[in-house]
Amino acid sequence: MMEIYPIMLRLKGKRIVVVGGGKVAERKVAGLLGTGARIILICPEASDGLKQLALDGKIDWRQKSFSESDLQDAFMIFAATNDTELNRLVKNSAADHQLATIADDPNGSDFHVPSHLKRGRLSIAVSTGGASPTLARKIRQQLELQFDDSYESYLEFLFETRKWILNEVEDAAIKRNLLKAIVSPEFLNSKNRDEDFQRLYEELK
Ligand SMILES: C[C@@]1(CC(=O)O)C2=NC(=C\c3[nH]c(c(CCC(=O)O)c3CC(=O)O)Cc3[nH]c(c(CC(=O)O)c3CCC(=O)O)/C=C3\N/C(=C\2)[C@@H](CCC(=O)O)[C@]3(C)CC(=O)O)/[C@H]1CCC(=O)O
Ligand SMILES: NC(=O)c1ccc[n+]([C@@H]2O[C@H](COP(=O)([O-])OP(=O)(O)OC[C@H]3O[C@@H](n4cnc5c(N)ncnc54)[C@H](O)[C@@H]3O)[C@@H](O)[C@H]2O)c1
Repeated sequence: MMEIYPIMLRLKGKRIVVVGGGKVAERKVAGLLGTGARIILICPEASDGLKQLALDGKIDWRQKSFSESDLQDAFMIFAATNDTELNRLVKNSAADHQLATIADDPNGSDFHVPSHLKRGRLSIAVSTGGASPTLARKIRQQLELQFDDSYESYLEFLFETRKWILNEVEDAAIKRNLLKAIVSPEFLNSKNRDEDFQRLYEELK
């Protein structure tokens, strides 16, 4: 089996075509909404949730059956109809440089959508390579307990503090020690991270 390559994509302004308007398409669209991508939905019938998104102007619904020209200028393509042959046709109509996924054919897809847990800047994606989406979901739920809501503010603290350390601390050893210290459980659990950091900095500098 060829390895799959994991990346995080910035999709702002990219054209994404979703073919099919059922439960699966709705879940994939839900995952794309916050990205700033331009989402184009191709299907004769859409779920209530997708219809509402179209009414709200969040997605562009073309109420029609799929045709090859729908894929023009698409960066990413989701073939998510309930017709296996049609899903395959969608994938085969895509150019080599367009990333296409088929809802009912993991092996024939350019990419899979992982199960995803987000805590502010922290993102954890779980993939089973199509072996068991249910296991991916279960592992995501277990990770949600370990990486609870406190990680959101913790990640902001790390982001700001790391920036400060990189700009302000010249000594390489102190820099390294500080970068290591701020990922300790003491800082995760601290009630006042900035104060604790200032204290640590005074001790180490
Ligand atoms: C992770 C998640 C992300 C998302 O969709 O957002 C996701 N599926 C989720 C749920 C889920 N999907 C299915 C069930 C019913 C139970 C079951 O069948 O197990 C459940 C459970 C549920 O609904 O809880 C059925 C199913 N899924 C695929 C097939 C086709 C096949 O296997 O051939 C069939 C059979 C259809 C049929 O014929 O009946 C295929 C894919 N599903 C993937 C992703 C990709 C591989 C991910 C991986 O393994 O790493 C891949 C390959 C392609 C893709 O879609 O990208 C999301 C959980 C999100 C979360 O809750 O965290
Ligand atoms: N990847 C996943 O996570 C996952 C999960 C469950 C099921 N599936 C598979 O995904 C597929 C879709 O499942 P669903 O539950 O969303 O189905 P669904 O029956 O709810 O929806 C099917 C959609 O396909 C549209 N469609 C049918 N013919 C079309 C055409 N010619 N052009 C454009 N759109 C067309 C219909 O209008 C409808 O909106 C199934 O094949 C199922 O096996 C995948």
